[in-house]
Amino acid sequence: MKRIPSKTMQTISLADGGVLHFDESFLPSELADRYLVAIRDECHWEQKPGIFGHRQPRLTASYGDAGATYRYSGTVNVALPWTPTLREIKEKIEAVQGEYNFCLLNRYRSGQDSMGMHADDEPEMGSVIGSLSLGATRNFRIKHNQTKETMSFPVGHGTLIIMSGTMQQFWKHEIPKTKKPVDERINLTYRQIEGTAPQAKDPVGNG
Ligand SMILES: O=C(O)CCC(=O)C(=O)O
Ligand SMILES: [Fe+2]
Repeated sequence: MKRIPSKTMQTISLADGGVLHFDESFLPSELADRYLVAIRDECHWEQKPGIFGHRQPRLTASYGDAGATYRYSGTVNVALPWTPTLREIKEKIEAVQGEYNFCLLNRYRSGQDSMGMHADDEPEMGSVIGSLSLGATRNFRIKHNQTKETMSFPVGHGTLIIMSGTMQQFWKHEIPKTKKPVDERINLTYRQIEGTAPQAKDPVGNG
């Protein structure tokens, strides 16, 4: 696939082989506006169960190739078929790096919505994750597992982050809550999930 180098992309080499690409203005703002409205209005949003009987402090949606399923933190996320908008964005990110068969969307309704420190290190998860932000600016914070070195990136309307290399093995990331009054933010994480292609139909019906 043809790779289009970007003028505004920063590439940050992290300790222990993680690589983070950061392009604060990957999308022009009019295009980001169009995507935000389309995704907000067209996607199937739900609030899934989280830990300790609480619900996740955000809304989520899952799209991807037929049969792609992403399991994490006790949730099962079966992909709905790509929408034209999500496919268009996928191709733009793939032109920078990666190939993706799944997109997990997170919708942070206010500063009280968040995502706790975690790594996307499930065995079936590809090492390249493309993450596009739309709407309000929030902080994307990363922390090294051992040294606790921390870095913070403002992720705003049209910002692209690509996580790659060994980042998921050695670093965690989060979107902390904020007391500042902030509008809604939608984030799309494009991923490659192995082994979730549709299974051949089981003729005996045991599967
Ligand atoms: O909202 C974000 O920028 C982060 C989302 C994330 O880390 C995830 O979906 O695993
Ligand atoms: Fe993540």
